[in-house]
Amino acid sequence: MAGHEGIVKPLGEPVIQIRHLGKSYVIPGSNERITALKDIHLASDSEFLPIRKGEFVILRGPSGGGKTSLLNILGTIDTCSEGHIEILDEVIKHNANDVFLSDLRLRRIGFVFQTFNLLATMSAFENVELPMAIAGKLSVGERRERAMQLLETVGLADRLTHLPSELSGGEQQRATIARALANNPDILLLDEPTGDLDTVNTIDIMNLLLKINQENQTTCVMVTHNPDVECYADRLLYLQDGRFVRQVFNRIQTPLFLEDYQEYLKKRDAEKLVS
Ligand SMILES: Nc1ncnc2c1ncn2[C@@H]1O[C@H](COP(=O)(O)OP(=O)(O)OP(=O)(O)O)[C@@H](O)[C@H]1O
Repeated sequence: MAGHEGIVKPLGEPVIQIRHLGKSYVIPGSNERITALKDIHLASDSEFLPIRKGEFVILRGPSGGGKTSLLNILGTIDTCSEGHIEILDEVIKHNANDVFLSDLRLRRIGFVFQTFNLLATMSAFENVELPMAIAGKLSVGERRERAMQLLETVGLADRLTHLPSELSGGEQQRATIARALANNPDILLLDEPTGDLDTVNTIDIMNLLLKINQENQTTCVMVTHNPDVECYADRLLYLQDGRFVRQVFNRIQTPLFLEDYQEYLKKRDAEKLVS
């Protein structure tokens, strides 16, 4: 099995390790449990190696395989039933303290979901400024400057005062990414970030994520059903029936080019019609 050494890009120290993790859900009103994850082990003594600083990992696999369950546990918005995770040297078990977890989330982890989750009554600027106000580390002036910079980075400098309802889907997702970056997280967790977007916006968002990943060394873990964006990852991890079944390392992350991709999609659709 190939190790990280096949990847051309330099990666940092391990930032996510998972040890013998299991997750089951209790079905409300019954004694039954659904097992979503079984003995997930991502560590240096495993075929599935730890996720390292600056790595871009895409989680793939069939529906119901456990991708979102795993992402939610990594993001500490859900807890595991067995085993533990190690995020940035913090060991997190099922009984971790809520205050500790919310502080870890606020300071070190950014989330981007398929549905954009912006606060509807706040402008793009206010949405991006909010996590910094909650963290309380920056002065009002500093956080305003940072919010402006982030919105500029994601190409929304001319949309600062727009409410989410006044932004397109692609623009809302860009604002969500700016908000997720507000407190300069080490790790960005993304659940189907392009799931609601058309081809143009999918490429736009993926190129933006690639830039953030490569320029800031932000570790990205992304769930997607879209095989066409696998080329953006350093590593693909496949989950099926609650287990890792396969991993593939990409030597180089390769962005898609809109015109080539549209041409490819046209050909693919034409071939489907013929067959
Ligand atoms: N809150 C929950 N309560 C009960 N069962 C759940 C819950 N969340 C997920 N499950 C179950 O856990 C299993 C894994 O679900 P999960 O959403 O993690 O898979 P997934 O790979 O993300 O699927 P998809 O690709 O369809 O989003 C499924 O059988 C699902 O029905």
